[in-house]
Amino acid sequence: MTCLALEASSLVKHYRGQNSPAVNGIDLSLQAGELIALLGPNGAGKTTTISMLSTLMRPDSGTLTLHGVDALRSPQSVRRLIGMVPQELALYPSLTLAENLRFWGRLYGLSGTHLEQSLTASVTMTGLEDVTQRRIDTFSGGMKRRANLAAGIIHQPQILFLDEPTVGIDAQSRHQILTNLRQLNADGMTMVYTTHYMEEVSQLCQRVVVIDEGREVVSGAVDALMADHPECAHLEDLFLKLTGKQLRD
Ligand SMILES: Nc1ncnc2c1ncn2[C@@H]1O[C@H](COP(=O)(O)OP(=O)(O)OP(=O)(O)O)[C@@H](O)[C@H]1O
Repeated sequence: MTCLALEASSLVKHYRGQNSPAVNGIDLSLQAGELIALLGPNGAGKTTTISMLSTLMRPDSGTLTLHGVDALRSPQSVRRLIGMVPQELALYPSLTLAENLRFWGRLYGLSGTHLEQSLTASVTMTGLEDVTQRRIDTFSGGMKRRANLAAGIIHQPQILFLDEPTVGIDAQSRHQILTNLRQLNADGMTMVYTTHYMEEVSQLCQRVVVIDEGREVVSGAVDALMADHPECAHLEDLFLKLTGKQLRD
């Protein structure tokens, strides 16, 4: 029997003071090595979903299994498997890149030679090997995003969650990040990522899950979804048709 990398069922999260749940019954399954995009208009519930999938936030109800382990009952035992690249930078601006990465590496239990080798691998992968001794607050926006990715992969997680990893950066850094994600995925890393950029999705993802108002609207392979809707010339048109909304406000 093959074990799924991720299996989530009926996830619900209702923030206090809000009229309706941010996430209202999301189901999701990923085979090991799959790369999927979680899409939805602003406020659809993407960040809340990815926060629950990565065990950062506990759902009000539902189940979550990562590589066969009940992640709600034993979050500590699955955290080593998980990498997170959050929308907000997870880096200390006054520390150098190497200091930041050592901090994250140690949190994941790395030390000594293994930590230094992992640091080298993550900065090489993200093209930052020449700037490890520079403080983060001297980096461009694109370099910060790449450093954020380096921090998320320092412990070579099996499942990587990325919340808008390419938002607001220059074309070169975006290209580099997409190339990195493709390489990591080709090497076997399972990935769930959110984005507003449809052209990325067509290039990168095997499957998309579109959510709106905390529920799944549609999911499937990009090609199959487009074939089901021949009236839509682009994924962007399909998205608008399915949700009645633009990807951005
Ligand atoms: N900490 C919070 N407290 C209360 N409400 C919240 C909180 N975080 C998110 N929300 C609300 O929950 C809903 C879903 O938000 P979420 O950030 O998950 O959506 P999103 O799809 O990631 O949006 P965006 O594309 O704008 O990042 C929104 O209505 C948002 O205002």
